[in-house]
Amino acid sequence: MAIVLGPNQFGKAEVRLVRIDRSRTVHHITDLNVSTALRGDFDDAHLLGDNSHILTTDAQKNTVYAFAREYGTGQIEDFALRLGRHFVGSFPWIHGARVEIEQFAWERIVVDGSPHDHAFSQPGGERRTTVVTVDGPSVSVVSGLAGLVVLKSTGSEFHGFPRDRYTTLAETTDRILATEVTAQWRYVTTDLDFGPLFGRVRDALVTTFAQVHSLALQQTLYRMGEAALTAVEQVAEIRISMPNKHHFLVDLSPFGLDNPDIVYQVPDRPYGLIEATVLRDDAPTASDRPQARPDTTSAP
Ligand SMILES: O=c1[nH]c(=O)c2[nH]c(=O)[nH]c2[nH]1
Repeated sequence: MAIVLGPNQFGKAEVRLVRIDRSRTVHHITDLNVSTALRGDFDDAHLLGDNSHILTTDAQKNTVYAFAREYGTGQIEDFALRLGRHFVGSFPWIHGARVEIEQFAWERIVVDGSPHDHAFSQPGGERRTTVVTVDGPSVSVVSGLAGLVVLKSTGSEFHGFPRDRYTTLAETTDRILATEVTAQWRYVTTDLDFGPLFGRVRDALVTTFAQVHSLALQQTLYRMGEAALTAVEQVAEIRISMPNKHHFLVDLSPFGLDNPDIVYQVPDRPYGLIEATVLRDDAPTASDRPQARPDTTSAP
């Protein structure tokens, strides 16, 4: 009996790519997850550690980003065909390519009845939540939402931060701002028509995200909370958690391509996590307030 190498393939899985078409005031977003895999004569890499036939997975990833800049993405089928044919034509020992693409849907945020030029939300995934606590005579209703993914393709700056030895982040006056909103708000009473109130808070959060020219996610968060409290007087406080879903401009200069804010790499981690409570300064601090987590570090 001999041990032999069976079918094999290799590629880059889940290349997260966002392409923004800024050629008009109304921006268009394409959000893709691209996976490539090559088949061919790679026996020596597996059997001998000879990499002379390996088109690196890193190069495959770079090709995805470069093609998105050079040719656009268009329909995902066309983008996949272009990539697949390119890989198979690149070296004689590469015989096959499998290109898998998932496209994430985005909808325009509607502000005052009109679709916004550059603010989007992602359908699906969003949940409406509530936590009701009955503690003897005291009852509290904390309502909220989770999984509300929103993105602005412009109208966001971030600069003016101090620089220490470890600060490398470049200042920017135009960046993509994207987050997944989790919000929980506490009502002052229980005798309410919760459906319409939920709609008003949600609308305040989403339209404020779209409309505020952001100087930091912290500022956007505060303005969203402020808008929610302004929209619904029965809300005493709102706690908001917003991960900063970073979009990094891909450096395409090694391939002789510029990238004027078009093609972005979207790593899903790590992410900044911005959290704050926004409240009325006269909000009751009664026992029906959401309980803080017990501090396990302090002595009993
Ligand atoms: O809006 C932001 N707030 C931060 O605190 C921060 N930190 C960072 O690296 N980028 C950003 N963006």
